[in-house]
Amino acid sequence: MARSGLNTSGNDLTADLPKPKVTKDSLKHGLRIFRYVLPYRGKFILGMVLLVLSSLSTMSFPWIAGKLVNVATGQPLQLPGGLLLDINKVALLLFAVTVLQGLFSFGRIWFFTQVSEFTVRDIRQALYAKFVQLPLPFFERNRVGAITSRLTADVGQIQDSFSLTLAELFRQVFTLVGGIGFIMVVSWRLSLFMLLTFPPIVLAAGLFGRKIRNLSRTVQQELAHTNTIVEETLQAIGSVKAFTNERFEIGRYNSSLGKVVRAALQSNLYRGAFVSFVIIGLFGGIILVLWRGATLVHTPVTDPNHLQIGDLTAFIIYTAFIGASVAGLGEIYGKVQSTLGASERILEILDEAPEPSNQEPATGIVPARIEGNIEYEHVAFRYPTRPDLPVLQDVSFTIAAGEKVALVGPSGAGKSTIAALLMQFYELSGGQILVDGHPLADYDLTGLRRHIGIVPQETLLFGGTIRENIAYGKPDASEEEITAAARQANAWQFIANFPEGLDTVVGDRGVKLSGGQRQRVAIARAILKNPAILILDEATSALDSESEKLVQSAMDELMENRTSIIIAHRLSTIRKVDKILVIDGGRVVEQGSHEELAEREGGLYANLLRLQFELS
Ligand SMILES: Nc1ncnc2c1ncn2[C@@H]1O[C@H](COP(=O)(O)OP(=O)(O)OP(=O)(O)O)[C@@H](O)[C@H]1O
Repeated sequence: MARSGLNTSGNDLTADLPKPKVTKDSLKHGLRIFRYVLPYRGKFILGMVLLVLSSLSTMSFPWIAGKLVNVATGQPLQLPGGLLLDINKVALLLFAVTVLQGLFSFGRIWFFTQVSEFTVRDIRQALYAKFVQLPLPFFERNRVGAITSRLTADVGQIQDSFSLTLAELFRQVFTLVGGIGFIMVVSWRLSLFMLLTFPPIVLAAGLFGRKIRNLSRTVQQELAHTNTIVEETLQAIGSVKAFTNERFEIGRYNSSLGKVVRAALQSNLYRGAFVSFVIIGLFGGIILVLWRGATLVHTPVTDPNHLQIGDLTAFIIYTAFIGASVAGLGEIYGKVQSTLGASERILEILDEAPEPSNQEPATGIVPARIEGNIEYEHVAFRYPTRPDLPVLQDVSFTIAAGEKVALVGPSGAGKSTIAALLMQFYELSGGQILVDGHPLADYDLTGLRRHIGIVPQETLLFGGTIRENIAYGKPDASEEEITAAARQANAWQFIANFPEGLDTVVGDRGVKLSGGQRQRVAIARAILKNPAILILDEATSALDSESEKLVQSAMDELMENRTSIIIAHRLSTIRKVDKILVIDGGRVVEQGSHEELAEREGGLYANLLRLQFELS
């Protein structure tokens, strides 16, 4: 059976996580995510204005505080208009600025939060819409865990950026530049002295920061890996139990967790060292500046180098601000880098070419009705994930409208693949397929798929109710239509026996129903869809004979009046079909009715028949 499903194992999850440096190029790429902010630019600009105002009020705080000290030491504060402010007035001014800052910060958070929530919702919507429209090979190349982490981890990273990192980045840069400007005005001599002590700290912090970034990325990747293990295991919990591999899975998870802890501890060791380095460097710097400042305050008032005590106070607070913003910038750089990585990964998916499904206007013929004539002409095919293996070669056959045709042959012969190609899940490598005389490419993809129904080998239902699952074949179906479909599919009996009837919840992927019940729900769904062409992938898993009879008669009912392709695994069920195509090694090796093929001496079908007869 074609593994046309999700790739839940295989290549390492971490392998597809690019680690971009903050370069002009990566910025240009990553910042394209901002197009999702555009619809909310009004709120964004308001947030920015409030951010500037709150940063300005923060920056004016040390200045006014310094003036307060100056007034206390007998230096009155004279405003440009000539107004003299005493201690009480300056303190009031300081309080007013603080209140304003509080209000500005509130507004900034409120607006930025809105922008980030709306933007992130839009990105998630776009990503999900893209996911469901991407062609199947995409899901064979990528693991489900990696795909879902685009929606969760990466989008979360972007959300952090819009709500916090961006504001932080701006605030820190503003504080740094503004702070340096202010201290230059207060005392350029002391400023130069102070700035000389900073570059070594900045340099060392930068180096430290880089190391920490690498380590925290490793932690993230290890964590994603553990999540993938959980997802994979829980998705296949039945197999885990059947193979009694619980301990193995616990061991696998534990060893992965161990790696997370090791990586996290190492990362935090560096983070701790970084913090203590910054503290020592920062306070060391402040002590130096304090010492130098104190000597300047100590000079006589007439000395041109003399510094007022209040100005020294302001200077020291600014210095602390500057130091903190330098330290903060190191961390923010890491966040910007993660954001760029996340945004690049998200954009990469958004840039993937989707299937041309649900196109408006339609991209080809949108048939109102289909007869159901099918022709395969020299079809050749290789799976995109395994391009060196020719799966089908020169496959040619015709199916007339309303005919029932069975595909039989050894496992791996290519039966499911032949059916998948009719659904246009993959592009052909050669030849063409015609429906009612038109090549598939001439049709609008959704327009044609609407007329083809599939009952897959293993039915995975959606987690809702039986009603929702049946109505999946026709979302606007009435209650009567749903009930009628369930009856035709021999499903009504068991549904009516459930206390909640059609509203019975089937559990994740339908686990609360038996295999035979799930299949009958799938058949009811296909009956509702009422397709002109039907593909039936017969279940390989044996049902008990009672259940099999019910499923079989439901299938017979479903096949009435449509072109049907049955991928048969048991020859006993296909005696009544109009034609049997025997597939081997990706080719049609025999075709004819059951009687013709059964009598062909040395033929593959006759052999398979004998084999099955002997087995039974
Ligand atoms: N998604 C896929 N990607 C790559 N190769 C695939 C994929 N699906 C199937 N194949 C390969 O294509 C070949 C044909 O597979 P296919 O599922 O069509 O066989 P089948 O006749 O339906 O087998 P079965 O009776 O076991 O269901 C096999 O060699 C298989 O390994």
